[in-house]
Amino acid sequence: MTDAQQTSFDIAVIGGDGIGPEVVAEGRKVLAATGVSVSTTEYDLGAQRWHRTGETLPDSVVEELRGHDAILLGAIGDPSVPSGVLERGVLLPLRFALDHHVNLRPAKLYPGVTSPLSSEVTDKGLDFVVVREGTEGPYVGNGGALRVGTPHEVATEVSVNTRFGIERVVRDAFARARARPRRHLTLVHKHNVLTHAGHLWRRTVEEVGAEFPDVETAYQHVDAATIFLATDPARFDVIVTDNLFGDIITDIAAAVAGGIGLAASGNINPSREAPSMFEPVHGSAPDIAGQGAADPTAAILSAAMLLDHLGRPEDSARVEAAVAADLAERTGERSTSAIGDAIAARV
Ligand SMILES: NC(=O)c1ccc[n+]([C@@H]2O[C@H](COP(=O)([O-])OP(=O)(O)OC[C@H]3O[C@@H](n4cnc5c(N)ncnc54)[C@H](O)[C@@H]3O)[C@@H](O)[C@H]2O)c1
Ligand SMILES: CC(C)[C@H](C(=O)O)[C@@H](O)C(=O)O
Ligand SMILES: [Mg+2]
Repeated sequence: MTDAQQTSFDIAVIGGDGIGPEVVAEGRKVLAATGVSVSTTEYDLGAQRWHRTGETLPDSVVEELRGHDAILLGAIGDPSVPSGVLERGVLLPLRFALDHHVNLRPAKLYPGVTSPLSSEVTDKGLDFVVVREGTEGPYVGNGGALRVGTPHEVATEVSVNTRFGIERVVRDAFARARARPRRHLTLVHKHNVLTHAGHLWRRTVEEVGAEFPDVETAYQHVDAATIFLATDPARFDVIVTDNLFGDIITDIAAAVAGGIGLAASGNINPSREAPSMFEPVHGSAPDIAGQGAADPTAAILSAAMLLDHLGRPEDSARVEAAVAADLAERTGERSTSAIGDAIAARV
């Protein structure tokens, strides 16, 4: 969607539910502070629209979103709506329709940030990125329920794994590993039990890995990976994994890197045939919504990832540096907007 000469950008903003609009407002504030020429269009998607109109994601909105350079999203999901209606009706259709197959989730412990892990562990380093497949796995909605509500009810949720889908995300992950100093890639799966999908992932990593002889590869079953994320995260550089394992391990990754309020993500379509979408890893946090208590840092770092994706790495680095400086000096409680103001001022 963008080219090297492009100097102004058209961003779609979806605040969504709960703390989503609160944190996205701070992301916009910081984007504005960079001086990059950005025009924004807000899209009202989420619980309020559903209550008002019964709509989740009209096709016309998807078509409009396609015309933007990128999307900044807060969070989708609200306790006033049956579980899954918005997640399956708004968020996942966006990721699928725009072919966001690379769900990029960095985990980095910034100086001054407290991790629940001991300093003995974190001193060895905590700076890795999870490349989560974003369009397949058990997320595709392949399943159903029989004899619902009876003692004989059966439910299936079948994970779909295609060679095409795995190969493209694995190749992307290898390229990211090659661009990092350590050049190390870990496949996380569960091929001892999920043998059909697991062996396809493993073979694909072996085959694509032959094109990247300078990248060292490792494998970890997902259950063991959770142990190492909590005891020895320094062993990870780039992790590639499927959609569901990636969802779960990136919440653990966020927790060990200082908390879910700091974890950013990008739903990337590397072909640039459709806009990529940047959002915090966290959800709508109904327990703290409306209180100005949410940490907007994840949304602000997601805006930094957006700038990088749009070919503005220097502006992205300025935002990240402002966040790092703010994190290094954090003491006591501050409101969502006070954190946004402080970071915007540093930018
Ligand atoms: N990408 C998304 O839009 C997304 C991601 C995760 C969950 N969800 C949805 O959000 C809703 C709530 O989900 P959940 O409670 O499982 O997860 P959650 O991430 O919303 O909240 C988990 C915990 O983390 C805290 N938290 C989250 N973000 C925070 C922030 N920025 N600052 C401080 N604390 C923060 C919450 O207060 C809560 O205690 C559900 O409907 C879920 O489906 C959406
Ligand atoms: C809300 C849900 C659909 C989503 C996911 O599972 O991908 C969320 O947990 C996330 O991590 O972005
Ligand atoms: Mg999640």
